[in-house]
Amino acid sequence: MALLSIRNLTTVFHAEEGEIKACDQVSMDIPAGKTIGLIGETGCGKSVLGMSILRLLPRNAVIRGEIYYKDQDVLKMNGDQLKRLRGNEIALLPQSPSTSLNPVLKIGFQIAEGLHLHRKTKWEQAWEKAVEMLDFLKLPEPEKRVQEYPHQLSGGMKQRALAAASITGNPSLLIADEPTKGLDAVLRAQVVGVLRQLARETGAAMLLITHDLKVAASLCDQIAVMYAGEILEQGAAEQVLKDPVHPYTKGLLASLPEHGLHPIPGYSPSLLDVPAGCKFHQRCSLARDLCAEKCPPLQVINGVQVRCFFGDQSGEPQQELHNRDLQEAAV
Ligand SMILES: Nc1ncnc2c1ncn2[C@@H]1O[C@H](COP(=O)(O)OP(=O)(O)OP(=O)(O)O)[C@@H](O)[C@H]1O
Ligand code: NI
Repeated sequence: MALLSIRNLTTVFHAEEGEIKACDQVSMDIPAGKTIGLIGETGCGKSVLGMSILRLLPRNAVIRGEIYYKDQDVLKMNGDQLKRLRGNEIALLPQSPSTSLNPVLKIGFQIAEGLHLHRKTKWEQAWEKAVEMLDFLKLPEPEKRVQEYPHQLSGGMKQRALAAASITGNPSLLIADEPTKGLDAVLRAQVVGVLRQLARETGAAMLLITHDLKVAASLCDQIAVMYAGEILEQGAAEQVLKDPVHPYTKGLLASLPEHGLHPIPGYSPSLLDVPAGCKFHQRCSLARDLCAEKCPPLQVINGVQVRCFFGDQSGEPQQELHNRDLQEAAV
């Protein structure tokens, strides 16, 4: 059994404009210690999926389906269980150090606080642990840094401090939502280094939400590609990023500068009014009548799970994947 198993997760926002289906029947497994990259265009539901796992969504959101963490359904947890889950089991790595670190509190305090609150560690020991964690994350002069305030640290140092603060509870799963967004190349490389170290040396699994396919390629064991709330393709990172099956994944890769910057024609559909059939059919060069009528089931093609009738290009619609096969093939 995977560390985290998501089954048929659907997250709907009840908004003034109508019902926004941000996640639609998402199933995904995150094995212990593995890094899964979640990629897809802006607004496709990546962050909502991440926040659904932690149940950190506004009141107008309704989550259906199952999210098993170590065999316990997160969607059935009570307040205390959720608190424990967020404090000790699943950590959210915040995006931006400038907004996530408190400018008026010492770095050491901000790291020690989590230990003191969640683990009931005495302050003195929590401070020592903070120094250890900064040292572990290769921050130079950790004893000095814990006494400093965020503005005294460089961007890369702040990233490390933030990473240290998020793993104080010794989590088994990290959720990192666009940790490299808006960073210059140098800082991006540093953050990638910190993430790699977190994953390798803490042994924690990671759900890495990113637009940056290069970052995904360098860190992830597996990749899930999301489009209009659905996972369209998921499997081994090598396979999905080098030899994808789904026309959407192919389009995403072709739109990269190194592949000639060929954008996918058209736009993602509004989540208020998604098209019938395959959600990608209006933008897909392989689409036929069937694609506008029926939603393709998940099936295994070339060892990856794909939601496409014609992804193998043989011209014959594929057989539906049985539930048992899905579990065996599950990423
Ligand atoms: N509180 C909310 N109320 C209503 N709709 C919401 C709410 N939060 C998110 N949404 C909608 O859910 C959809 C998915 O948003 P989400 O933030 O998950 O996208 P994303 O894939 O993370 O995009 P990006 O790459 O830009 O971060 C969007 O259409 C968004 O407008
Ligand atoms: Ni997002």
